Amino acid sequence: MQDQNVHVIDHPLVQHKLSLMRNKEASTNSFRRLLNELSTLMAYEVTRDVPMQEVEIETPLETTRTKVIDGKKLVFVSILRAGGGILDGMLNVVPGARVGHIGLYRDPKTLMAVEYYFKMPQHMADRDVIVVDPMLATGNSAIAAVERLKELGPRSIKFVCLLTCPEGVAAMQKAHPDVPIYTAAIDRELNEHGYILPGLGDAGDRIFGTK
Ligand SMILES: O=P(O)(O)OC[C@H]1O[C@H](OP(=O)(O)OP(=O)(O)O)[C@H](O)[C@@H]1O
Ligand SMILES: O=c1cc[nH]c(=O)[nH]1
Ligand SMILES: [Mg+2]
Repeated sequence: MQDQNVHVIDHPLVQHKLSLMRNKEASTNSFRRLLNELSTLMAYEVTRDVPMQEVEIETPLETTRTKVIDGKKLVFVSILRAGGGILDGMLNVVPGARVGHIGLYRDPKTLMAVEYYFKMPQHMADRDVIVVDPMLATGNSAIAAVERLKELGPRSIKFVCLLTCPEGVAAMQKAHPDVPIYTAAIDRELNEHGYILPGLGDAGDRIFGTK
């Protein structure tokens, strides 16, 4: 599946690290390190078209005009808990970005997203938002997060995950066709508990070592 609103980042470095993360024998330490590295690589693609501004600087030889990203206009929004793993990797390359958090967990019975926290920078109408969460499974969490963000009217919204599946992509595109999805892979399917197959298991538990 590849249409103009779904970007599968199939660079060999990304795919290699994702394969290592899928291995159930990967330690918490290596899972977290790989997610950090992978997210830094994904940031390269996701920020490809961010607005730039011209500034004047002095090189050791003369004054020149050159371009920089206005990091303050970019907001990374992390869906807790697991989004923190991608957030850290992205901040490695855009350290000036603003950061928002949405706390969501999936009700294990209904698989609906339950919100427990919401904190955004001010003046969201002037900002470009990149929402991050390693997993887009049923899509319920991502859809709920984007719905909440749209209430604040940001200039643009993108969604970045590590892994998704056809069901998650379809749900997200139906609810938010204007939000591009960036992912390292679209896996085969969801199981009856809403887990991605073959997947990598529970991302939050693997990042934080909670199981
Ligand atoms: O597309 P969905 O079906 O909504 O599933 C994806 C969500 O599930 C995971 O979070 P989880 O609810 O396990 O919370 P956690 O990050 O606190 O572990 C994951 O990080 C996503 O937020
Ligand atoms: O496979 C899945 C689905 C939802 N959340 C996860 O962490 N993993
Ligand atoms: Mg979890």
